[in-house]
Amino acid sequence: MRLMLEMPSRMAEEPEPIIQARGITRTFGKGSGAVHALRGADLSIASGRLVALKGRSGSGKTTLLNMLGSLDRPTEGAIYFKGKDITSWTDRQRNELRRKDLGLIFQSFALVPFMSAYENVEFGLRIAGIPASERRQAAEQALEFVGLKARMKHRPFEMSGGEQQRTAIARAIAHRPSLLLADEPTAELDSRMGLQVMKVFKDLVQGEGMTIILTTHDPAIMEIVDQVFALEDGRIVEEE
Ligand SMILES: Nc1ncnc2c1ncn2[C@@H]1O[C@H](COP(=O)(O)OP(=O)(O)OP(=O)(O)O)[C@@H](O)[C@H]1O
Repeated sequence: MRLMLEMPSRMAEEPEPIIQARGITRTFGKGSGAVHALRGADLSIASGRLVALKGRSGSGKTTLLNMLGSLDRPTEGAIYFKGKDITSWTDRQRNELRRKDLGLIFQSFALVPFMSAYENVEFGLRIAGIPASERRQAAEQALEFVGLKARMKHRPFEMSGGEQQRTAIARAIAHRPSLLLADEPTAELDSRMGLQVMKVFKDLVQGEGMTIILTTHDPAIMEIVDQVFALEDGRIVEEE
């Protein structure tokens, strides 16, 4: 399956950043109760990479991922998606960006329990505004890509954790986003299933040119990815 047929092949050795964060702060609450979740985070991620954000619990990983996914706005600073400052965009423009260009995956899969794998993916496409005539093929291709075509009639409780997470990945990629964001996508999986999920991510990056940013605590996953950013107290402190 070719998910990104329309994307130009990467020619330059140093690909353009798909997303950049500049001086991001995010403060929750006010006064003495204020929590400074991000305190000036800077980040630049090249297109076509598999990237991990690591850091202790509370270091700001999820908060930063939410900013990159335009689910939340920074208190200060700017996020650039393909060179455009999306922080200044209206909610409508940001919704459009999420529907078209971004895919989101959460730790807990967030599948609809009474829907089959196919229906979950198809439902995601409906929400993304994909016309009915295109949904079946797109949903089946995405499920095939994650190795679940044979199980697409199964509902979440009839699948393993790894299969459920791969269904969530299929849902997140079926509309062909250029950037996939995943918050601790392997945290609830055993190591074998976690590796299956990472293999799907590698295939998406290498075969389809997608960019993937995930958060993780798992050293085994940091070994697999192309680049690791470490967060400490709301700032990026190192890059490997
Ligand atoms: N909506 C919120 N309101 C108040 N404080 C928040 C909110 N969201 C996050 N925080 C706080 O901001 C800080 C950073 O949280 P965040 O969830 O980004 O950390 P994390 O690195 O993802 O942690 P974990 O690894 O445990 O998921 C924490 O102190 C958290 O309690």
